[in-house]
Amino acid sequence: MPPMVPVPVTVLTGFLGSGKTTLLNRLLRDPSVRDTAVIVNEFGEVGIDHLLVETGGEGVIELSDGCICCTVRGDLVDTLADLVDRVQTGRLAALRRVVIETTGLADPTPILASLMAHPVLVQHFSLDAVVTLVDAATGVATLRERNEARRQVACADRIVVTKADLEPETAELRALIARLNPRAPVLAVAEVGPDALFGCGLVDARTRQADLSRWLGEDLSCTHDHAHHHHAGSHDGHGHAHGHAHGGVGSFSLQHEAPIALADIEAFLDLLRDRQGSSLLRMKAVVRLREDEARPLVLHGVRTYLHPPVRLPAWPEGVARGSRLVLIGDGLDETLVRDLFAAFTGTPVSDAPDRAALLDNPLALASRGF
Ligand SMILES: Nc1nc2c(ncn2[C@@H]2O[C@H](COP(=O)(O)OP(=O)(O)OP(=O)(O)O)[C@@H](O)[C@H]2O)c(=O)[nH]1
Repeated sequence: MPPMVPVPVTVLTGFLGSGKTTLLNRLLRDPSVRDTAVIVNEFGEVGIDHLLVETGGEGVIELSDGCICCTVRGDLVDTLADLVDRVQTGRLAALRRVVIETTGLADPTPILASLMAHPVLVQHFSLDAVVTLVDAATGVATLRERNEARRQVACADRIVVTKADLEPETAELRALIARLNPRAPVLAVAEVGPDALFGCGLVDARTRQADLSRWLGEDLSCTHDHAHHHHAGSHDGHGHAHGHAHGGVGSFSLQHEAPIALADIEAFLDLLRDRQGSSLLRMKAVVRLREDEARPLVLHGVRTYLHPPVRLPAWPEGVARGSRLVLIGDGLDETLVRDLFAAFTGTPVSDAPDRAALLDNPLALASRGF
């Protein structure tokens, strides 16, 4: 049986779309980062991240039904306990570290509490650090508007600013971060390698303990509203949809099996941003393109910013070749978004303008509140 040296755990957090998966993928390619278990949790009922985290399957554990910080908290404990079991029974090589990639809406404090207060887990795992990503392009607006984002920054041991290549980090963003967390070093993502993130240790273990008790004292349970709503089936008739509400934030997915023309998906996204941009927080999509069905198109939107699309070389094994879009927003009008999507994917929906009518007059949905 391997000696009981606690395995360091890094909690990688940051608001929706801040670049967690991108950074993790880059770090995991470094040979020094072998024997790392990655626990991925995402918000939205149709898991897309597990398609995009490149560890070759075995190491990725997706907790798909909610956030680690709230509904999946029990599962996080079970997952970590299962890792211990797999290592002890020789089914998994001894782990050097665990990385938990939280959802962009996770409040990290309950996760820290699970790790630091659980009588069995503390024997096997030790919290290495909380690393919080802040997106330079949308960070100021996000930190102003979203309590989850502020809490993520407040409890970080390391802060990593991403996307400064898109928009240079402003003094305003620096000041906001410093006000929320004057202790944690702030690094630019370009200068971050495994050494800067792993094994960096807590900023101050004593302060963290104090902070943690203060945060938990404030709010022992998750700050979010745990309401879940289920739909019997999606409006487009292409599979099951399960909405997930997180405070005022909700998510739903759109699915379509048949290939979609690039021009149609572009037109859909243009109208989506135009009509629902102020409610949109995040969009992730894997699209089966009519022009090239073998290579799925991956799209990422963060608020109204649409990142350059990426083509995967092939569909990952065991994954159905259909398009999936996950939308996360605060006050998104699901019915209208579904109607719009149906119009561009040629799925008939009664009572909604069709594709031709929308292209002819994009305001055709205006009368319905778009
Ligand atoms: N230009 C630029 N794009 C970036 C950078 N980091 C991430 N991105 C892009 O931002 C988009 C979102 O990145 P992800 O890594 O999926 O973000 P995430 O934090 O994992 O997103 P969630 O899982 O929704 O919380 C993708 O299109 C990335 O390619 C960066 O430093 N510069």
